[in-house]
Amino acid sequence: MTTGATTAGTTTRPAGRATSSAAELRTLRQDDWDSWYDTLLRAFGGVSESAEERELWRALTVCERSVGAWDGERVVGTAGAFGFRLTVPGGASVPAAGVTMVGVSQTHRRRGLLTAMMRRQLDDVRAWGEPLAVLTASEPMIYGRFGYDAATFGLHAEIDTSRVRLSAPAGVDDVRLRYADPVAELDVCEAVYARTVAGRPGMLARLPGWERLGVLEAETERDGASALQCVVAERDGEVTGYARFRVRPEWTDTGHNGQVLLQDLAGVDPVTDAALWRFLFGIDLTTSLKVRGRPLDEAWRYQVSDVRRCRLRVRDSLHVRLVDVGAALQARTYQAPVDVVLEVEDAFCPWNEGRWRLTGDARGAACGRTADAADLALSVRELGAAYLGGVSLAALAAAGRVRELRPGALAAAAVGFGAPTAPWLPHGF
Ligand SMILES: CC(=O)SCCNC(=O)CCNC(=O)[C@H](O)C(C)(C)COP(=O)(O)OP(=O)(O)OC[C@H]1O[C@@H](n2cnc3c(N)ncnc32)[C@H](O)[C@@H]1OP(=O)(O)O
Repeated sequence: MTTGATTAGTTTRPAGRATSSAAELRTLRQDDWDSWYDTLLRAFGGVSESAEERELWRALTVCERSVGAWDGERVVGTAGAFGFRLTVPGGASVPAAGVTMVGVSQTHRRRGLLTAMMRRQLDDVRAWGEPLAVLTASEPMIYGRFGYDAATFGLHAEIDTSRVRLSAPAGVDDVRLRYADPVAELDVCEAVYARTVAGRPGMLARLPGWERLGVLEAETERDGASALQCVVAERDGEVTGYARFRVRPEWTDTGHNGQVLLQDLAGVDPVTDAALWRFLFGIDLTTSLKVRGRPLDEAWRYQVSDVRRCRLRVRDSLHVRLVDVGAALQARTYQAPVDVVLEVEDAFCPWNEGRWRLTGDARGAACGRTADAADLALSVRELGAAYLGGVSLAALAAAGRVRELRPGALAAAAVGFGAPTAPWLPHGF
């Protein structure tokens, strides 16, 4: 890990840019957390949050994995990295630095502070032995230059539940639903979430405390909607799922027009999922169901009577960066056999550059340096995009981002890297 102070210089900035005196990068100390966090909040517009939420973020911040940039006494830059475990194709849980809380003061923007913090952070992540770094981006164009690319996508929908019908699979009537207090039954819901993590690439094993984020009341975001409501699903006396949502009633001259706003939903089996979706579709006095960031392949999409009236929209979600190409590629499995030499370009983390031979199948993989001729040429960004199986190497080749050097290598690798389940990140961080 990088320790002590380093200097984020501005002397290499292109001509014509604003310059400032150099800022100093230091590992965050607990005593500095408040000013560090205030700088971050201001970079995001300066809207303050509840005291409870602030204290939760304080508790979740891992100071020794966080960095700040100081200009004299003032914090002018922030970046943190949670120590997550990420589910990868095949179901393994791989250490991944969850890059977070990145902000640069408006008084110091575009002088290279973010670049300096990303440099230091990726060196740290490498030293910690974590093969991956992951983030959700406030703006997707920020992080490509540091080797990240979008690997999971979330589905947003606004479903006209007054018109769209949902078919239900056999067994759905065996699921019993009951209202629950979202805070009192937090642990019950979290246990369900934990059971789903290994089943989908892109999911994060949540660290203690994270579950509280899901139920914190952000009054400023309620906008006329109810407090958080929770429904728990049970089968044969066992809790198998939950949905947390709000209802925003609306009355018009012609009657009711309420909205259901889904916050999160998890089920350990398809029948539980179907029961929860059926419930959400049928809440009295509502005519629409708004969902955000759901898996691209979730079953309800194939159970609706009119997909057009669901107004689907796709958005990038988890961006992935391979910090150690060899370790990352051999940590996942491949759904069809692969034996491919990759010529990797990685200007920001040059230790990854060069040729790697990857062999693997559904049982396991090996990846190491080779002097053999390359089959595919690509940058670390394309590897990040394809890593969780949700972005096809063939599609990236069609976009001019992967070059096939041995005929046939692309199709084989594209199939091998794919995954039967769409990768998904259920929540931001
Ligand atoms: C994981 C997360 O936490 S995501 C949250 C990111 N934070 C925010 O969005 C908060 C508001 N924004 C900010 O705090 C800052 O503008 C930041 C952190 C995005 C950028 O910080 P800066 O110190 O200004 O970036 P820096 O000067 O290192 O810029 C590096 C390069 O990225 C480019 N860049 C920086 N921000 C952006 C952006 N928002 N959009 C497009 N390009 C950008 C710069 O132009 C520069 O390009 P160049 O190398 O070709 O000259």
